[in-house]
Amino acid sequence: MARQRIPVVLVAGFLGSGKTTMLNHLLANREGVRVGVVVNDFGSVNIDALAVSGQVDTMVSLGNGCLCCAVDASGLDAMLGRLSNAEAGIDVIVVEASGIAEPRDLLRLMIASENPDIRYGGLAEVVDAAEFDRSLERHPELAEHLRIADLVVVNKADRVTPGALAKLTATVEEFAPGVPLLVTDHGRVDPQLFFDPKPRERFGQLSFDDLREHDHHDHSEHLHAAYESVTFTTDRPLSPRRLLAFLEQRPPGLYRVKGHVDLGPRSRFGLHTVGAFIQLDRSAWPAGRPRRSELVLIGAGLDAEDVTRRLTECVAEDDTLDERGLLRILRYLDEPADPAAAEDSTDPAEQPDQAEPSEQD
Ligand SMILES: Nc1nc2c(ncn2[C@@H]2O[C@H](COP(=O)(O)OP(=O)(O)OP(=O)(O)O)[C@@H](O)[C@H]2O)c(=O)[nH]1
Repeated sequence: MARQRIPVVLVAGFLGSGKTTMLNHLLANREGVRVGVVVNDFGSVNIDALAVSGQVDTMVSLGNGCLCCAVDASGLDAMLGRLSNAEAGIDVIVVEASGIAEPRDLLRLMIASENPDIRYGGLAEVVDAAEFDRSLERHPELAEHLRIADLVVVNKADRVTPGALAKLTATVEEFAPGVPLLVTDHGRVDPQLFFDPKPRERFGQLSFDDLREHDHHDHSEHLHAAYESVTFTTDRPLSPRRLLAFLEQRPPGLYRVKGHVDLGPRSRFGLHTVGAFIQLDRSAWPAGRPRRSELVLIGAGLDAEDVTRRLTECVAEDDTLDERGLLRILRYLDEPADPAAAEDSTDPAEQPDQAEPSEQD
């Protein structure tokens, strides 16, 4: 079976907005997930690398293999290659862009990467609530950064009045309509927005993380900026056309979708999306398990009822295979990292023709 691709999350934002603070928060609350960190810093490598590695060293001593590296953009692909190497055992990679890095360049580099072991995990733009107006005045490109972000984190909420915050969030929403927006302080966003916690072993020795969790558990709830998650399941197949329309005109506030979908007879696919990035992968029906679609949708400012209603409308009328519809959505099919996995598949529906469908379809 092909190895799961490792999500690469990009964290961008202007100087001092709180990227390192958020990264440290994610590292301190990663719940057993092995995080690879790339600090893509042009100016203050040492300061940032030191701040982050203080955290990382602690975790390395826990035996969880967290890595921290400082590179410039040209070294990024090589670094991602090293971190995604199976031996590194990394579950998620977080790239902190320097305060002066152009997030679009990073994004381009990431999407263009030919590394078969990684996938795009989202671009989070951190904004300093107290400096927003000044930043925008000095760097009008901030508007573009917000527009291309998959998630906007308005940080340092403690430094502004509620009125100023409301004005600021309205401005951000104007620049980046539909993009999920989290208001927080000290970068305290829930790590589950970016990566899934590791399932816990029921038996065995308590790990250092377990002990830390007991330590933190009572007060951890309010540490995290709120997000919503919606679960959708159905035993009836989904229409590939309607699902594609849902994904391409995603509900406001939707950041991430994960799960698997039944798109008709012998057509089960894993589905991952982050922002506008959609990825399907071939997936076989688990033996003895009924066909069904199961999706978890995560975002900030999501209208759960509307999301459920729109997904319910994606349910197909019957169980006939909509081949043209399937072809359309399969433009997002990801080739497996391990070509042998594709060869293993004997199901013709799992070997689809990947010709680009014509616009008239
Ligand atoms: N009051 C307040 N201070 C914060 C908050 N978040 C971060 N800071 C402080 O702001 C300063 C800058 O935070 P960093 O996390 O280093 O910011 P950065 O975006 O990584 O900075 P560069 O790497 O220079 O671009 C630090 O002194 C933080 O302690 C917050 O929510 N509220």
